[in-house]
Amino acid sequence: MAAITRFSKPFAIPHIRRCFYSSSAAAAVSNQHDTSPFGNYKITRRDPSERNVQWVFLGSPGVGKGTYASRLSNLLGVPHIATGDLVREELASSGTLSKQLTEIVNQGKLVSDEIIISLLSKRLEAGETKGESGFILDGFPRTINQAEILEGVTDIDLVVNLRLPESVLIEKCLGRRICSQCGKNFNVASINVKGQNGSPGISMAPLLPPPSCMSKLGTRSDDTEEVVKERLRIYNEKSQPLEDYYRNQGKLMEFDLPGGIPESWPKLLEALNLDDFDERQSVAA
Ligand SMILES: Nc1ncnc2c1ncn2[C@@H]1O[C@H](COP(=O)(O)OP(=O)(O)O)[C@@H](O)[C@H]1O
Repeated sequence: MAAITRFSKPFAIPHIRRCFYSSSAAAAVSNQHDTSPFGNYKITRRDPSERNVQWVFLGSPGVGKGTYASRLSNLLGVPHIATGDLVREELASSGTLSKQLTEIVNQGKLVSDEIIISLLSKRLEAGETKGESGFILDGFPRTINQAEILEGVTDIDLVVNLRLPESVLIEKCLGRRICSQCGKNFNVASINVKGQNGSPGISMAPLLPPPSCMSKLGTRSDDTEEVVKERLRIYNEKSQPLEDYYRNQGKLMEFDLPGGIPESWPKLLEALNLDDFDERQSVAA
């Protein structure tokens, strides 16, 4: 059954603040760490009442973390930081890391914690210089070790775990298309999975590009069937334990996607207690 139960924990929303999330465990960690493992970059640990939301999106490859994290980031006015995008930017550059990363990513393996934290800290530092506050992280943390490092430097208010059946994930990855000019993601897959053993069926219409993007569409080099299956295997092994890690902290919100964006987006807002943000939804689309 689709998990659309509202997240019961109160959390801080910028501008229209409902109430403040406070975690005594996180506060205890915060007092213990004066130095940051994020290289030379030190995240300033601030009271949730003085900053925007700090959320994490979990979910298997192809589930739509990027789509929904990006929409929420527009809605809430916080940056959407996807470590996969940071890795792909590095791949596209002629930097020294590029060759090493190409091999790892094209095998569906995880990049080392050292490299990923260095890319993330540079991105956070650049954002802080521009006056950014808060974030929605997508693709980080991906291991318990990364989660512990993150917890050592800042507080996470909420973790949204998006879920879809594995057969849908593979179809979605194989259907993904990216416009090389505008950078937007589309999907040519038409998903129709029948309900089984009490779980509902799922239908997702393709998300087709406008005519102006048609001739510029490409695929990610790691979206081949073999590599997608390896990414799913690694996700189940290394990232799934994060669900228990954050569940035990009372921060995990499970969300079974009921379909494509038109069905899922309003239900996600409802689950996050953001459905009265109607007037802001137009800016997120
Ligand atoms: N937190 C991370 N730790 C290690 N490697 C990462 C991390 N985030 C991204 N990567 C690397 O970048 C690739 C692409 O990431 P992403 O776009 O998030 O992929 P996915 O669609 O598999 O979730 C991953 O397969 C991995 O090699």
